[in-house]
Formats: sequence, structure tokens, C-alpha cells
Amino acid sequence: MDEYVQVRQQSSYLLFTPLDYKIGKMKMDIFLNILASKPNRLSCLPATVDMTTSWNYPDAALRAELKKIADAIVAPGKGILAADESVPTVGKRFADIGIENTEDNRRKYRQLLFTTDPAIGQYISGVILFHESLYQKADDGTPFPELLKQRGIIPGIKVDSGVVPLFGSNDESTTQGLDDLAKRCAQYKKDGCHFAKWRCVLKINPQTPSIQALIENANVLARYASICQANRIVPIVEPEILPDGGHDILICQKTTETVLAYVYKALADHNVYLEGTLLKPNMVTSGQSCANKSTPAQVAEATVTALQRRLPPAVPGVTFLSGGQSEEEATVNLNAINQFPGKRPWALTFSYGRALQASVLRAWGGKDENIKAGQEELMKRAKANSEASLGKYVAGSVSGKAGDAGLFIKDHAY
Ligand SMILES: O=P(O)(O)OC[C@H]1O[C@](O)(COP(=O)(O)O)[C@@H](O)[C@@H]1O
Repeated sequence: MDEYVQVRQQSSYLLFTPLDYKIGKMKMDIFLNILASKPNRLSCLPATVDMTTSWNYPDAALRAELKKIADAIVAPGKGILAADESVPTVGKRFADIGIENTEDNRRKYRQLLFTTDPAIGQYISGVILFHESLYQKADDGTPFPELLKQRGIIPGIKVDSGVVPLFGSNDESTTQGLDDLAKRCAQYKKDGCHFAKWRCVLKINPQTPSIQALIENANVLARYASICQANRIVPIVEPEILPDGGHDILICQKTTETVLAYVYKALADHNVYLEGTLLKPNMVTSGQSCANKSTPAQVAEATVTALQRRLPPAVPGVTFLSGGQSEEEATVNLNAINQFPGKRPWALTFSYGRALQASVLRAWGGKDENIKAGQEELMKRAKANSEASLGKYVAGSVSGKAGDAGLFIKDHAY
């Protein structure tokens, strides 16, 4: 070894500056200074530094904590209630039942959800909260996260701050909210949230998703996931491909495979610890306006095949979004996915918003005397989806106020 160290140009992991990386070698004294500033990398001093291994796993305690949370969320027969609708989205839900979108009405509605009989904890392992509701209280003064804990439910939090257009793209988007994310995550952890959610949106049409959208959304999800893990929060990674369009199921499958390939490459590039993450994808279906509507068996085959090809088995679970499917459709499709006879090395469960709440909202209708009826609808649907996550749901065995009603909203960009 002379006074220069050879740096293999195999990777862009950042032990060295981009300039050093391009040169491919650096002066020994500079190299030693860099290593001295990173003592955890001093354990061996090879003549040739392999940048593909010059990065770190989280420490053992953090790995154990993240894995424990993720595993608990996808414990057998359990899934997530996504109650993290932003204020404008709640407004749309309330408009359907003629309720004004005020802070107190949102509080009353979420109180209804979170004061459901404690037996709900058999089916629901986690609830995704919106910032506002994390700090709201029930009429008797109990904070909402406390109500969840009393039911054995883990509080989670939506941490993205919404979808914004990608300049120069064909009406595509990215999701913002990274700037103060570390600070917010640290506070949310102190306030009792152990997992988070960030939603990116991709669209299928002949020109999209573009490379711009694929790279940007994968990277922002990876950066989000890494910041969450640094703050002891399990990131749920949600790259939602919207169901809008006349495409058939094969196009959706290929798009899903492509999107997941970008996402998992970015997660690897950002050293995200996969055992401490969850994926929240769309199911693979034909487009909403496709004449040839996919059957549950086709959805199951296409969805599991896409996951088999792109989702590492280190990820403990997949918590599907409902994406505008009716309540019954979302349950039947999840059940078919769990009956699919191929390899399924992850838990496959639900993280539904609309498909767990449509009947609740209709039964409640904003009236105090209907709170119990709303809670019964939630319990029925949660139980049905719990059964589906085990492949044990009998189609049509649970009927609700919204049952087969489509919940699709065109261009569901919120
Ligand atoms: O855009 P918003 O208001 O943040 O809401 C997005 C919604 O989409 C979800 O990610 C999935 O919801 P659906 O199951 O209704 O498709 C929810 O978690 C969330 O409430």
C-alpha cells in the first residue's frame, strides 16, 4: 500500500465526498482523518476500502424495538384502522352525510371510533391518527391515544403534509413534509406514536408513471423511512397507484412491480432496516373504468405475484389500502389474497380508511343517538377484515350500511 488508498467505485454510499468517489483514490492522511471521525468504521483498515460495506445497521436495541412494533401491528388476525384523513378529506366524508366539517365534529367522530367496545382490539392493532386528533380528548377528558392504548391498539401518525405537483410532469405528484420531519417524529414518539405513515401517489396512463415520478417518490419515501427509524418510529411506506383509468389488471401489475422495484432500491440506498418497516400498497386490480373487471382470484394472483417479485421477505407485513373499493370488495379481495396458494412470506392485512368507515359514517349520520350503531358497524367490518387477513372470510357473511357501495373518488389526490 503506498500513500494512496484505492477506493472501489462500486457504490455511492457516502463515506467519501462525491469528488473523492470520482477520483477513486485519496491521500492516506485524508483517508485516516475521515476514518478517525467515524470511529465505528475503524475496526478494520483494509488497503482497499469497499464502499458497499461502509454503512451501518441501526444498533441492536433500535432494531429490536422497530421489529417488535412492526410485528405487533401485523400480528395474526390484526390490521390497521386508517383514521388519518386530513381536514379537507374529512370534509368530503362529512359532506356525504350532511355534517359540517368543524374541529368539534371531527373530534366527536373520532371519539365514536376510539370508544368502540374494547373487543375491537382483537381485530385492530394500530390506528393512524391525524395530527389534530393525536391531541384531542374524549368528552370525559381522556386523550385519544390513551383510549387506543386501553384497547391494546398502537397509536400511529400520518406525517406527510400532502401531495404537490411535480413541475414539468404529466400531472404527476410528489409528497412533501421532510423539512421538519425529524423534529416532529421525536415529539410524536414522546407523545405515544410508535409508527407513522407517508403516502405517495402514482398514476397509470400511457405516459405515467414517469421516471421522474418513480425516482422522486421512491426517494422521498426512503428519506421519510430513514428519519422515522432514527426516531424509533416504524415507517409505513405507502406508494399508492391510483385505480383511475381504463387499464387492465396486467398493466396495474407491471406498474406495481416497477414502482416497488424503485421503492425497495431507494430504501436500500438509504440503509432502511426493512424488518422495522411495513408496506402499504394498492392491491393489483383493473382500472376503475376498465370494462373487464378483475375477479378476486385474479386480484389475488396479480397482487401476490407482484409482491413475490419485488418485496423482500425481511419486511414483516403488507397493510393494503382500500383505494375506493367497496367495503365488501376490499374484504373479499383481501381474503382471496390470503387464500392464494403461492409463497407469501409476509403478513398480508389491511390498513383501510374508506373500507372500514363508510358504513360507520352512514349509521352515525352525525347524531348522538346513533353512536352505538356506528360503533357496531366498525366492529362488524373490523372482524370481517380480521377474518380476511387469515383467509377465513365467507363472502357476503357481513352486511353493512355501505356494504357494496363503491367508494371510488375520481382522481383521488386529496
Ligand atoms: O389524503 P389524506 O387526506 O391524507 O388521506 C389519505 C387516505 O388514504 C389512505 O392512505 C388510504 O385510505 P383508503 O383505504 O380509503 O384508500 C388513508 O390512510 C388516508 O386517510
